[in-house]
Amino acid sequence: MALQCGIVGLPNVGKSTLFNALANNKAEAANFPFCTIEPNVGVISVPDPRLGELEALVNPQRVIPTSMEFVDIAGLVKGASRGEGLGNKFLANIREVDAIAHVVRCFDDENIVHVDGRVDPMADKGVIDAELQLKDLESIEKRLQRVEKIAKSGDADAKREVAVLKMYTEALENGNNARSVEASEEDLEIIGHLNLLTIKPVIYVANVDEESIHTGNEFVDALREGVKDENALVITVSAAIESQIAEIEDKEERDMFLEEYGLQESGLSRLIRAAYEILNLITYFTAGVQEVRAWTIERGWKAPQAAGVIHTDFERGFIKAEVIKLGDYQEFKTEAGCRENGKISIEGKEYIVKDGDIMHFRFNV
Ligand SMILES: Nc1ncnc2c1ncn2[C@@H]1O[C@H](COP(=O)(O)OP(=O)(O)OP(=O)(O)O)[C@@H](O)[C@H]1O
Ligand SMILES: [Mg+2]
Repeated sequence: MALQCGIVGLPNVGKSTLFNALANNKAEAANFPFCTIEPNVGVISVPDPRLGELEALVNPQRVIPTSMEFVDIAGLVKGASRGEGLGNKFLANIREVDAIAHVVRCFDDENIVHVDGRVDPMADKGVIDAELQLKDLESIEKRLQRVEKIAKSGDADAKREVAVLKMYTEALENGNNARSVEASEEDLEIIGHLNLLTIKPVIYVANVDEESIHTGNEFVDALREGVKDENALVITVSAAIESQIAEIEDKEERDMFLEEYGLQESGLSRLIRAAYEILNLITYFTAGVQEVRAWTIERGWKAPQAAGVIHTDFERGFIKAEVIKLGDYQEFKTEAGCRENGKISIEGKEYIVKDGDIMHFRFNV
């Protein structure tokens, strides 16, 4: 299940620079395979230091990280919802992604043209939001026309849906994104069928200049303040610097470069992990001499469903799971050591897999 994160924003704000940096990402060469599906879709490994720790303990033949896809989406202009620019295609591309990385220009540079001739992150974000909101209103309106008819005949479900659709219409008409609506689980299920654009989880990527990587700047502050009610992450990254880092082949050289900028890890790693987080994803591991591997599941999944990510047979024939915590593995060094010390727990079908669990599934088909 390769989840996709779409890179969205106004033209010329640094989307492709960021995407290319992701695509080129050489950080930990082996752990960061990248392959191109289409010119603008990249499969990118999710960096996870725990994989390296497990590798050191198990010494396997290979290590396989889990991955996600990033999509470089064309820049959006005002009027996109009416088909201006690449409007319709752009919006269709966003419809397909699971999450959005919204790049906002937070750097001053006379040489880089801003489509509206000024740097103003909240205004930029507003342009994009407005287009997406108009499209969402259109989707809701279409649905409403159908459901209202059914509701008139007294159908309770339809009435319920009409109420939910109207709640979202009101929010969108007031310039809010659907994700900011305080909705119940039930509301979310109803609205979920429409796959609205502004309900998708978002990370705001504040694209800053070199000087502002650590300190941020007034633009980043304005952005943070402006989105604080949206339940969204803001990440400060310099796409320009990231693309330079990503071009360095040699790991030592790259680490030196990072150090020079006072960075512990590349902004890309933070971005990738943030995308993982907003999608409510967690990782479990399998560890054997052949392979140490990370697997992606959703938070809250039970053991059989988690096993199904490896193979559907694992889910169908699930008997039990043996679970080791990474900390225990580190303390007792081997699986046998964990067993001797009672650190392998046997879990059944109802076990909810936790982030970082090392799993061994028993199944029968
Ligand atoms: N943090 C930054 N500081 C300075 N310049 C930057 C930064 N990030 C990107 N740029 C520059 O901004 C310009 C536009 O970048 P890029 O092509 O990535 O934009 P884009 O959002 O993909 O545009 P489009 O929508 O037209 O595809 C490039 O010249 C790039 O080098
Ligand atoms: Mg581009």
